[in-house]
Amino acid sequence: MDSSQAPLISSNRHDEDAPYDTVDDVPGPRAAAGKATSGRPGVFVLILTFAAGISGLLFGYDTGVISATLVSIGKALSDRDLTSMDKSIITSSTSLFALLVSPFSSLIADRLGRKRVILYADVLFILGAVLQAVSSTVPAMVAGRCIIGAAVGAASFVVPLYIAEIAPSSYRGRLVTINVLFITLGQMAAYIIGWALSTYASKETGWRWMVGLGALPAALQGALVAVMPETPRWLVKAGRSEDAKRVVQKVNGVQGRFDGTADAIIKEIELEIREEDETRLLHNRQTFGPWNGLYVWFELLGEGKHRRALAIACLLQGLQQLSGFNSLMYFSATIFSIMGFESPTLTSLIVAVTNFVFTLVALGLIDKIGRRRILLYSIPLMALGLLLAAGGFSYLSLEQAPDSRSNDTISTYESQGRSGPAIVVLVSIMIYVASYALGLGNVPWMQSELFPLSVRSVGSGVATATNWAANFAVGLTFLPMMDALSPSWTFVLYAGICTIGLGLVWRIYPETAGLSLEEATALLDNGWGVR
Ligand SMILES: O[C@H]1[C@H](O)[C@@H](O)[C@H](O)[C@@H](O)[C@H]1O
Repeated sequence: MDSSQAPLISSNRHDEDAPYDTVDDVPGPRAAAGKATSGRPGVFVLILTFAAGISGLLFGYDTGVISATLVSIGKALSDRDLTSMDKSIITSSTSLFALLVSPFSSLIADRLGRKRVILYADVLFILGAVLQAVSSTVPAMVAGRCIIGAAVGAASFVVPLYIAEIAPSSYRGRLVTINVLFITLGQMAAYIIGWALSTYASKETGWRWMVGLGALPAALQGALVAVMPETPRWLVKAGRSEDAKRVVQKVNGVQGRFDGTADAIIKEIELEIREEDETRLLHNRQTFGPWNGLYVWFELLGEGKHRRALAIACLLQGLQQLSGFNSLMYFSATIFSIMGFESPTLTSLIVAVTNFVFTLVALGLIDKIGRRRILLYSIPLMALGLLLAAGGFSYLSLEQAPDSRSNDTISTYESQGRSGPAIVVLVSIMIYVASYALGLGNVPWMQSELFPLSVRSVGSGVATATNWAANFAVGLTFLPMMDALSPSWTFVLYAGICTIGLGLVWRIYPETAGLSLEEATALLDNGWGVR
């Protein structure tokens, strides 16, 4: 989205590019936003950005750290080696709980406030980290991962919402990609810490520190969020317009002085909320009676353009996960360990570093090349990387025998770390990860620009849940598929998904780069808008 065209506070009263019509003779939010956002962001906004970044960091750290943890646990849980099923459940329980919690977090955020949900998520992050660190059985570890999942699910939905409602308009759009950058930074940190602890710390305690350390950023964020205000929009809704005004003044850097802009913004939010309530009340009475919450779903699914937006957002989020990237994020150390690399955690760092570096590159390219075009270029490269990796695997060893230590059958690729095919697998994985980070790693999170404001939150919530559902499916099925189909065919399968996804993107995803939100959503008015 071209962030400079968004209003300071979400408003569905006005087209974002339409000339502003005044409310009670005071300048409205669009004019106000212009004033409020000129110049560089103030310290207050920078602190908020930093706080949001910590959430992305936690999301990344807690999803990334599992790779090194799985290869370091040894017999520490339930006095035996982990089976493939143990590893799959430990890993995917996080995404399952993120999936369960993310749609509900919007309800809680409306009721208790955005900030409270961030705080609750931090408490869960800390509890989950501690529980994992002290666990001595597989079920206890799974319980810890579930709590972390609930935290990630809540934070991945609420933090972007908090920032979007509080940040000046010209910085709002960029936060989407910056948040992904923080996620990949967290994953890289998890890999580095995972490698360092698995190499230099004691075997018994190293992995416990890995999972336990996630509590620290959460505590830091909890402390930061505690001194931050609730968003103006939520405050107005809760009948605290004076508090809301103070927050807007702080964001605008005019605290304690008279500021007509702040007054205008608060008036506009009040008006918008009144209008929303009135429309909802009217429709609910006519159509749903007591089922108030159904109205927004009716709106989302009842109109063709909303359904098309939802289909595209869910396609992109589903494809992001089903193309298999997180099987590398979660299991690359396991893969490199069964391939016989001497330091699997160090080798797997390549995945996280490549992902981070190319997300950084994507930041610079995404608006120039465009979302659709970057996907059309990068998905074929992903498929190529996957097919090359499949070829490399097929030369490693196709024999599968039961492993005496762990019931795994894929442990037979021992001691081939420096062979030609192993290097081919490594390089192909890098090609795959780099092209993922350029396109699919980022673009699906731009989901909100597809939805008109009236259904933006619920539409983004459903798309986010799709992401976690597909994430869960991949986490749960990757290792069993490696066992049942062989690594080569597993990678061929992901390449097939990429190819189907490419066809769908080509067919139904229009280019939205450089368009205002209004123009972008209008593309879907009478069809898919692909030219
Ligand atoms: O956009 C992010 C990013 O690409 C991460 O590296 C990945 O682990 C997440 O699943 C994804 O949502």
